[in-house]
Amino acid sequence: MSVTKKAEPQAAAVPAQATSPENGEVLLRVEGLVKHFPIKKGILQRQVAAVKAVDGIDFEVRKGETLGVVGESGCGKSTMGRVITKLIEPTGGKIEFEGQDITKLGTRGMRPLRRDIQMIFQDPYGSLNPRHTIGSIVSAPFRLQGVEPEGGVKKEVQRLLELVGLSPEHFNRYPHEFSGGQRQRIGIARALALKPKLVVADEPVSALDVSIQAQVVNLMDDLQSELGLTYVIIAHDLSVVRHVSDRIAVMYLGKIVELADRTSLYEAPMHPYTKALMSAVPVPDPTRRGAKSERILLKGDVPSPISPPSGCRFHTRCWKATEICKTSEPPLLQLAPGRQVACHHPENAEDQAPDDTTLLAVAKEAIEVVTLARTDTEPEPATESEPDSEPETSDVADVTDAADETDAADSGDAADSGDESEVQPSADADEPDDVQESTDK
Ligand SMILES: Nc1ncnc2c1ncn2[C@@H]1O[C@H](COP(=O)(O)OP(=O)(O)OP(=O)(O)O)[C@@H](O)[C@H]1O
Repeated sequence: MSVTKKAEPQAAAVPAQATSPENGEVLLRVEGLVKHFPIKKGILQRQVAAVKAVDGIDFEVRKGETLGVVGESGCGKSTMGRVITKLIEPTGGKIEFEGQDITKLGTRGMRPLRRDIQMIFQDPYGSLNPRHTIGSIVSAPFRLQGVEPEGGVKKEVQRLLELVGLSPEHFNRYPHEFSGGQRQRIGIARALALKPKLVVADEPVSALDVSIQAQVVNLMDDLQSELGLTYVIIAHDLSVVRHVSDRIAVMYLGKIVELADRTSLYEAPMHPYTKALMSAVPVPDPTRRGAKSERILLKGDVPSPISPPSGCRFHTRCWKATEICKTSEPPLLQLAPGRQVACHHPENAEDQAPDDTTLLAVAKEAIEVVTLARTDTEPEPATESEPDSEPETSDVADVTDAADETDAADSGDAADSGDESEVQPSADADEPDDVQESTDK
């Protein structure tokens, strides 16, 4: 991650690559990970189907790196985040942390590892208990783990508050006294209390004002360098992760369709889905004011994860789909150094099924290409309000407008209702009291 990248003009499209721990030691290894949510019916509650939220994914996270995970709403990113932090149990596959197989560890087995694996949640309003003081919230991990920091809990919590840019005086205040950005800082302080090795951040800034987003992302970036953290950052579009990730995994309907280092992904996306997602990210660039860019609008809804399309799951929305895409699932292959792609007809790479050239009927209708004038300016960083002032309103439209249009097609997710009353779990799963019900899904 790099702090200053967002201020640079991005005319050359790709921000400079962060120093990537390319061949670094693997911290987390995931193999064939599956999470299916059963759908039960009748008096006997027999399973009649399953939501295939995560359906066989493999990846590694190396020490000190930031892995960005992107994809449209409902593609399984949050589920993946919850499974790898063991807030929910996987249906299949293997999770290794520092070489230890943690797949089957229960609450007790995971307890010592809770120090090392933490999660930051999307909703800074819903994830802090309004009845608890900031001091109590941030010190919860110490209580749960029975850890007595040097100098005492209060002193350590105050140090953490300072670390995340808040005042130690805020110790006795309550969450409602803080703005969204400040609450997210409190969530970050809580996640960092036990000096974790891996932090999984699920849409950490998407509920925040666009100007505050940059501040929180920069804070996470600074903390990474300072504390040697490893991040998995989940986001629904590429505008957040483009500045901070060393590598990016693109998910579609429970699968990883492309996994590449950031520079390669931005310079030459290989999976058509990545290309479509990338075209939806406005590139703020004052030097190209008024210039035109092409945008691929995917038509149709994301299919249901209950019965995903055969073959390549993206074939029903892909403008390159041929017969093989319908019948045979493309494996995630290394098509270039550091780049894995699951596609029969990738962009910017050798065709994996060159003999199959007849487009499916659906392919001809799959996209609309629109030419847009470029958006120009990056928003001015705003100063966060003091605790007593009004929380900032959430207006992320500037950056995410374009992506949201694509997301507007996402509503066809038959299983979404399952999320509505979900309680946002805490990585300190033993103390659900600090966690509020989330309605942001
Ligand atoms: N507890 C659950 N029970 C049933 N289905 C679920 C549950 N949690 C998630 N799902 C379903 O799994 C699929 C993947 O959801 P998930 O939240 O992981 O996607 P996502 O990519 O993170 O989307 P978003 O960006 O909207 O959070 C969705 O269809 C969702 O409705």
